[in-house]
Amino acid sequence: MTDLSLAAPAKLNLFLHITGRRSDGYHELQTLFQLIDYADQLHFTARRDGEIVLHTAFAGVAHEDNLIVRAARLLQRRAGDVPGADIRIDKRLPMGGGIGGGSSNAATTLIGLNRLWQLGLKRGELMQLATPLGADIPVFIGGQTAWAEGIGERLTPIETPRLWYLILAPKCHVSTATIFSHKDLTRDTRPIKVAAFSQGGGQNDCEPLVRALYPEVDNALIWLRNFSPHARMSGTGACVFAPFDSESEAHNALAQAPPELPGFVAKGISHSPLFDLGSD
Ligand SMILES: C[C@@](CO)(OP(=O)(O)O)[C@H](O)COP(=O)(O)OP(=O)(O)OC[C@H]1O[C@@H](n2ccc(N)nc2=O)[C@H](O)[C@@H]1O
Ligand SMILES: Nc1ncnc2c1ncn2[C@@H]1O[C@H](COP(=O)(O)OP(=O)(O)O)[C@@H](O)[C@H]1O
Repeated sequence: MTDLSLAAPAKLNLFLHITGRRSDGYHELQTLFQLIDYADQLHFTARRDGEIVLHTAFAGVAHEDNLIVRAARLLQRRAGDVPGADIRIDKRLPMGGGIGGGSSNAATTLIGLNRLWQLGLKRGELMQLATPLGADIPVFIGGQTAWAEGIGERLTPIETPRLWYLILAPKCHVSTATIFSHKDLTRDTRPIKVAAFSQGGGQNDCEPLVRALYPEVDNALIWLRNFSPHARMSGTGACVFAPFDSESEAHNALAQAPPELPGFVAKGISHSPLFDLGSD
């Protein structure tokens, strides 16, 4: 019997500027993490023997490399003697899609096991613990749509217009590490203020490079721009998205998508279900 089931929602990067590079190789960036109501679902059950077992197999990802298992072990190391956990996941989010599936799974695991094991760690402590595992994890632990700086971990919650999004997942896998280490990546965008973004400024600095390397992403953006001039890539891709005022407009566009462009429609949300679970 499952003790706890929790969602792990996706994010869209409404814009993504790379403003510099730190001496450890990580990039300084500015982005707006828009949370959406499209999610994986994780199920946690306590064990008695201290083991962490993920029962759902992932193609191409070994058990110990899975961010769910790595997050659970991180918390276990921090907490010491814990009962262990059986974990299952209903996976919906495309992997390597730039919508943060792995990071969100890790965040939900930390919040879930913190509760299941009654550790009482604060949200800020979980965020700090998680940042070395993935720069994208803190925003999911926070559970709020946020403006982000630093390497993506310095977060300021922000209200965004209530919009629906059509997200398309071109059938290619883009490695974040490959894009961030590419010689042709733009790394010197000047920092902007929130007001400049609100007035329509901002772009995704990874987009030109990913479009040049992956024709599937290029074609997806060309197709989506028939419906919206604001279509953009999320993160380092491969997913692209466009905003719509209504759910029906987004579904109408999705219905016309060619077979090589699977996708889904999601609502932008200011708070995820995890927001109510962390303690500050
Ligand atoms: C680009 C973004 C934008 O939201 O999203 P995705 O496309 O991955 O979803 C994130 O910054 C990705 O965050 P995340 O996927 O957690 O990155 P990590 O696991 O920490 O790092 C993956 C790789 O990207 C590089 N990296 C990551 C973040 C950052 N600010 N600078 C970097 O140079 C790291 O050096 C590493 O080689
Ligand atoms: N639980 C997980 N969910 C998704 N991907 C994972 C997971 N654990 C490890 N990975 C690895 O992390 C990579 C990036 O995954 P994901 O977070 O979905 O994409 P992105 O970082 O582009 O948003 C995957 O290609 C996969 O190899």
